[in-house]
Amino acid sequence: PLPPRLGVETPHAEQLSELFAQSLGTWGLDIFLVDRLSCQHPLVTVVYAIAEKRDFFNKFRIHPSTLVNYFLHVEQHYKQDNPYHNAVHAADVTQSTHVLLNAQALDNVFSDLEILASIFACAIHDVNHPGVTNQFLINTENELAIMYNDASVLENHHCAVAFKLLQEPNSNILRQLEDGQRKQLRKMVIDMVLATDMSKHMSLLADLKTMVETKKVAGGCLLKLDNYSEKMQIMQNMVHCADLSNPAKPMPLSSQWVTRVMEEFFSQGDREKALGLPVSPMCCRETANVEKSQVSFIDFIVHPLWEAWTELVHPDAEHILNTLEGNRDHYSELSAAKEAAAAA
Ligand SMILES: COc1ccc(-c2ccn(C[C@@H](O)CN3CCOCC3)n2)cc1OC1CCCC1
Ligand SMILES: [Zn+2]
Repeated sequence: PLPPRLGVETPHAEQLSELFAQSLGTWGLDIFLVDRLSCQHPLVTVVYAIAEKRDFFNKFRIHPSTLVNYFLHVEQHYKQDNPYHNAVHAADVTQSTHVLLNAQALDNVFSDLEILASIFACAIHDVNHPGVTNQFLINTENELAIMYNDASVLENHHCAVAFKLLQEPNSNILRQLEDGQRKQLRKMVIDMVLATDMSKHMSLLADLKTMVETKKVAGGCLLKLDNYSEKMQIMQNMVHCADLSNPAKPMPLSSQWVTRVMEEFFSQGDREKALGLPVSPMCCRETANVEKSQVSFIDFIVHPLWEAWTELVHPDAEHILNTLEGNRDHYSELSAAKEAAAAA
């Protein structure tokens, strides 16, 4: 039997279908509205809609009920009481990547399997996130840090949980793939999720910049991507961009993400204080300067990354970079106004 047309039953099915028809492929889809209309199934409904749009069911002979069953499990393994690292964030990163994949500059660059791997990687990239950073897990000698020897602890955990859930009954969406395809997809997903570790950011960005330079020299086309490592570099940066896309979204969305991430950072700071540990940067609710931190985050991390991505897929991401620059100025003005008020 087929599942409901959105993957899950909801009293707002009509409205949610309409929203997806209008905006599933749009930068700035209100993922918080999707969360409400789907009755807190943002990940299942977004993945299901993308799977339909990209014809995954036929291309990979996935039964719709198997896809729903698996991603319901994945969604349930995102901690709902995390203010930030929850299923809404996973749905947001997945839908953002769906949009980035539609860039004209990326036409005919990725195979169907690479596209499935990218969407899958986004959907699972933070599954079972505990709401604290790698450093916190390492500092508290958490069992996850012991398990993964302090190396990309969270990222390894997300991958392991996602692939373990695939083995549950009626959940193996990769069952009908040829063995070689399944092995290839598993490798690609692991490579992408491990690349979302912020400790890899600088090297990932350096490689992207090099690729953009050589692409410029080679007359501006991406089609000469023949080897796995260049393809994977683009896919890793694409997912990393989507993971760091909050400041590049329309302000009504961006500001909600700021509130959520600060809430998660502050509760980590509370726990560090209670444990007598040094409070991590930006995690002290008494002293953090939220707007200033966003300006620094954008200037040192997010803008350099999106500037490189925008060059790579020129001119398809110009509007995203413009939104990011507008938001940066907004936070900078807020920060200056706050300082002026404090000085008065
Ligand atoms: C809306 O604001 C933010 C939005 C996102 C982030 C942010 C930081 C790291 N990441 C990415 C990780 O979550 C990578 N994860 C880890 C766990 O494993 C998977 C991959 N994201 C930080 C944000 O603001 C911070 C607070 C003030 C300035 C900085
Ligand atoms: Zn994330």
